Amino acid sequence: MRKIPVMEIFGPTIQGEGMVIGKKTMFVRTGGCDYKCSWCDSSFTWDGTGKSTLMTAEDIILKLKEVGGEKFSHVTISGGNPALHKGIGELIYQLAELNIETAIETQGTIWQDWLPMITDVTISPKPPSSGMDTDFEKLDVFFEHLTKEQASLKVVVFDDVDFGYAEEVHKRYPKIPFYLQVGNPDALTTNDQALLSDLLTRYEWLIDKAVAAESMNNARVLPQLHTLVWGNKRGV
Ligand SMILES: C[S@@+](CC[C@H](N)C(=O)[O-])C[C@H]1O[C@@H](n2cnc3c(N)ncnc32)[C@H](O)[C@@H]1O
Ligand SMILES: Nc1nc2[nH]cc(C(=O)O)c2c(=O)[nH]1
Ligand code: SF4
Ligand SMILES: [Mg+2]
Repeated sequence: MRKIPVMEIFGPTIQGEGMVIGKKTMFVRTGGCDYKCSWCDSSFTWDGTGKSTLMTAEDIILKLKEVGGEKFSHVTISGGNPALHKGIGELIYQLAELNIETAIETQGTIWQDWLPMITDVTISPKPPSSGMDTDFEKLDVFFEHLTKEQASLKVVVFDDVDFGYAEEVHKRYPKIPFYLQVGNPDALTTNDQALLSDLLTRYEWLIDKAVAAESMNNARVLPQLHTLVWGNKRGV
């Protein structure tokens, strides 16, 4: 049985982002990432400041039940990049056997053959402000194998250059549901009021940009709901 490095298991809470925003879900956060985005709000998963535990699919399901009791029927796997870990296929399979739906958050750099088994697949290629480069040929593979019902694209936007990148991504995959997400410029601050006010200003800016752009006629514009409610608190 392949083990998965797990940083945290929490919930139930609500999905704060993207295609199933507001949905009640548990989270499993894996360790390790093949990217290092400048503004990553989960950098403890890859920068050495966090500690992971190696767990089997069975261990993870036991822990989910210990933490969430009977109060969930949906599990979101995030990271880091969960697609680094082959063992997640077994976890998805066992959750499906229990009638528990699954979702995943990944940046679209590593394909795994278990991804089509997941109900909600959020692919979040990174804009220039992250400091990362997109390999579009690798990203194409995701949309060759996933249906437009199960997949979505979510691009974080901090500035005009990021917005231009988001337009490019949306144009390349016009049939895939497309989400613009407000960037959080300070994932460490504990000043919730100042953060909230800044995020709402950024949300209004992003709405204005999308509303003014013909290229975004079919896009959805969202904040990170959990950040508006809880700031940078971990485990929510
Ligand atoms: C922490 S990542 C983990 C999953 C995967 N590595 C990815 O980036 O898609 C989860 C989501 O949070 C977003 N995210 C990370 N840091 C952010 C920030 N500072 N502001 C807004 N969204 C952020 C990512 O773009 C991604 O959509
Ligand atoms: N509530 C909540 N929603 C989220 N959506 C994506 C998250 C993530 O860190 O991947 C996240 C998270 O950490 N918490
Ligand atoms: S790809 Fe995701 S987890 Fe990895 S550094 Fe970027 S935002 Fe963080
Ligand atoms: Mg997060």
